[in-house]
Amino acid sequence: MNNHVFVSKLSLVNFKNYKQADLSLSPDINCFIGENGAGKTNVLDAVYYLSMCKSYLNPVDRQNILFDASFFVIQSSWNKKNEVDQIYCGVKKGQKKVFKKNKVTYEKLADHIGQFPTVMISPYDRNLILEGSEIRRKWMDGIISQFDRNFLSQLIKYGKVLNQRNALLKNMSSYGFFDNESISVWDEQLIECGKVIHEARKKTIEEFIPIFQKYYNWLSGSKEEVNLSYRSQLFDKSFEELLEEAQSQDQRRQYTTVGVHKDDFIFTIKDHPIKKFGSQGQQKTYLIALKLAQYEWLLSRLKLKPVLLLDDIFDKLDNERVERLMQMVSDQDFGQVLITDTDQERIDEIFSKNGIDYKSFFIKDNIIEESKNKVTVE
Ligand SMILES: Nc1ncnc2c1ncn2[C@@H]1O[C@H](COP(=O)(O)OP(=O)(O)OP(=O)(O)O)[C@@H](O)[C@H]1O
Repeated sequence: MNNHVFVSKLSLVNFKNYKQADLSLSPDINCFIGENGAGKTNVLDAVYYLSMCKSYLNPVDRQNILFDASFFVIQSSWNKKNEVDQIYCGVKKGQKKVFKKNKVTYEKLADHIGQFPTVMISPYDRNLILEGSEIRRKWMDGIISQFDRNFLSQLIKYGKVLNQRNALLKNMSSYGFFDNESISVWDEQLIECGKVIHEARKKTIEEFIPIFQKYYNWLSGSKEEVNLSYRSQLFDKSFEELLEEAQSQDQRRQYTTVGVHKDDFIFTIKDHPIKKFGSQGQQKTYLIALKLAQYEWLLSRLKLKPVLLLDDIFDKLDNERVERLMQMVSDQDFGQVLITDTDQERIDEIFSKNGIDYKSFFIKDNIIEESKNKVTVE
């Protein structure tokens, strides 16, 4: 239990569809049951907020305030290594987001990230497959940032330097005069941060791949071969060379065309892009395997079991895959689990089959009703 992180109390005020909600959560499995749009995902998102300082679903903080209200507050008790920490998140329209641990406000939100880890598996993950490279970079960077503070600060710095360099290129273009010396001032910093980012992504993905494949094979019964790879211009040439060669191109386009901001992660099934050649079920299995690998990875780095947030997990998976997943979740490999479903009977059936205890919450009309711990008997 010593590496088990869990939320014991959660209180929401004006968060999305909830005017007020107070919950006591089980350290093990918690099920949130309700119709479509009832607000099940929003509860999981509140827990994600407390972990990562932002919503999983809506990056604009103020849009997570209850319609017509002016602020939201999420308060919570997190148990970790036999200690309890109070985590507070407050968002008020027009003001800076406030995060506190045990009543002390964080100066930098980055200091909080990684302390109370969570992994969300959600239908929105499909954007990782369907959308452009930015979302995949953010996903990988989010994983690394949770345990590598230097990486996070280099990443933030890289973003700032890149913006400055791009602004300078634009500016010079409007004057029709390019001063390479001024640009090279930014290049030095870009190269320094870029190399750290590249090395961290490379190392992480190398270690991540076998874990990911293990989960995919487990979920699919080793039915199909999948892979994951890291694509970066920095594999071909040094960052210095890339920038030098791209000089006239950057001037023409008025932005930086080479660097780790162009990196991507390639998802394949039987050596073909899963986006085009994977079925919906295969894509979902792929995403779940990625996230379970993320879980194991964080556990090995942080020596803490993250809270697992399983949103709408059953959709598009065949019964065999659902069974395997639930078996894994129930096998105590994971710590606290929050799971959503529209179907109480399905939840009952899955857990009772395996003799698993869980706590249910029913959501209707923006009210969360807590039931007693459900003890299933075989
Ligand atoms: N800022 C907000 N203020 C009030 N309500 C909001 C806000 N943002 C989202 N909602 C409401 O939250 C609801 C969606 O909640 P959520 O996504 O948690 O539902 P769900 O129970 O997970 O549904 P599904 O089963 O369809 O996945 C919608 O009714 C939406 O209008």
